[in-house]
This record gives sequence, C-alpha cells and structure tokens, in this order.
Amino acid sequence: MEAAYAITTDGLTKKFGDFIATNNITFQVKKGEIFGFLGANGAGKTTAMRMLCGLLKPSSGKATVAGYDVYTQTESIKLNIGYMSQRFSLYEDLTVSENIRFYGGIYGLTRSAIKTATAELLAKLALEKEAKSLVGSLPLGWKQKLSFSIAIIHNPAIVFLDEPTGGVDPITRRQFWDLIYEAAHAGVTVFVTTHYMDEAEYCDRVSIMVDGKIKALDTPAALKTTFGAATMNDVFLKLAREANQ
Ligand SMILES: Nc1ncnc2c1ncn2[C@@H]1O[C@H](COP(=O)(O)OP(=O)(O)OP(=O)(O)O)[C@@H](O)[C@H]1O
Repeated sequence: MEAAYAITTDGLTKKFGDFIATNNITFQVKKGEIFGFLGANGAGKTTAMRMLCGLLKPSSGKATVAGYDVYTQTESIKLNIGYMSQRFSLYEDLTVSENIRFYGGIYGLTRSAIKTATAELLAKLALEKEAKSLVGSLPLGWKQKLSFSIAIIHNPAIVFLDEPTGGVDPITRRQFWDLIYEAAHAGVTVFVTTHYMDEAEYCDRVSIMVDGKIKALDTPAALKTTFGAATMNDVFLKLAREANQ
C-alpha cells in the first residue's frame, strides 16, 4: 500500500462493448490534495470516477482508493469515501434535518453523532432556520452545499465530487469552494470534476482527459507554462481541440 497516496491508478480501463470510455489511465492523487479531473462532455470522467468509487467494475488495469483495491475491496472503499454525483441524491420531499439524519444513518453514524453533526452542519451552512424546510424548496446553491456537507458527514478520507457546482452563479460557486478548502484543510482528499475553468485554477493539480485518455496532468501554473497559455481555459481549449470521440 502506498501510504502517501489517496488514489492510485495504473492502466485503468473501461470498455462498453467496443467503445473505450476510459482508456488506460495512470495517475496518483496525494493525500490531502485537491485534484481536478477535467475533460469535455463524454471524455470519460464519470466512468473513471464510478470505477474509483467501487460502483463500476473496470475492464482492466489497477486502482486503489484509500489503500483499497477497486476490484476486491469495494465495500471498504465505500466506507472510506464520500460521493456527490452530478444529480446529487438529496430527497427533495424530506426536510433538511431528515436528509442529514437519513444519510448519517447510511454512513453508519450513531444517533448522538448524527445529532452533533446535524447541529454543526446547520451552523456551518447558516441553515438553522431551514432545518424543517423541505429540501425541494431550497435554492440550487444551498442544495449543493448541503449535499457536499452530507457527503463528508462521516469524515471520509476522500470525497468524490462530480460537477458539484453545475448551474449556479460564480459567487455561489466560490462559496462552495470555500467549503472544499475547509474540508481539504481538515485532511480530506478532494477529487473533483468540473467544466468551469476558474474552478480548475483552485485545484492543487489538474488532469485533463480527452477521448478517454489523460492528456495532461500538473499544477495549473505548470500547465499554463507548458502549453504557453494565459489561462486554464486556453490550456483546456488547446487540448480539447484534439478530441475525436
Ligand atoms: N453504461 C454505458 N454504456 C455505454 N456507454 C457508456 C456507458 N456509460 C458511459 N458511456 C459512454 O462513455 C463515454 C464517457 O462517458 P462519461 O459519462 O464517463 O463522460 P464524462 O466525461 O463524465 O462526461 P460528462 O462531462 O458529460 O459527464 C460517453 O460517450 C458515454 O456515452
């Protein structure tokens, strides 16, 4: 087990029939890192992330998450990660508190731990007044922040975020990133996909996927130098232009 790494992959591949969605990807994510996983629509990000979360069996290659093998130790992986999917899974017809209690239970927290975590979470998000509101009635940005906070309620080693800030304004996205930084400072490794290039700048390191392959991986500053680009947006456009799929 490579203790310095939260995630390792070696030639990780997923085929759907003849189509190779994730093609032989190899990388490591350090513990405590904020790792941006970029790529155009259909590049294979969600497929890779689902394999790492133990939700989808790879076709070939190796990967470990929190030191556990993605083929044989998926239950241990699930206990040690948080996952916020694109269509985050809060129950719209349950209240804020009920959602926290429900997911706290799923993540194995005791009743008293859930009580403490609920109070902390509501205070952190300034959502005390909305504790009894139905989640369906909240603005999208609040739902996203709540969903993220619930995804880390059990203090996982790693949290996987699949386009967590889609559809909200830049200020709300910035607030969401404050929560990400706070979690990272507390030691949580953050693996995040995004289509927003300003968010790519916030990551410690960024990988860019094109047609199932990782075409570049480095710090935002180093990528800009390598590609002679002023912004991450320019880096992304230079690479994405090569896409075929
Ligand atoms: N279960 C499946 N069966 C067949 N093809 C699939 C399946 N899941 C994904 N794909 C295909 O694999 C490719 C990669 O999809 P994936 O969802 O991983 O991309 P993505 O990079 O996450 O894109 P987006 O940014 O749109 O979420 C797409 O062409 C998709 O149609």
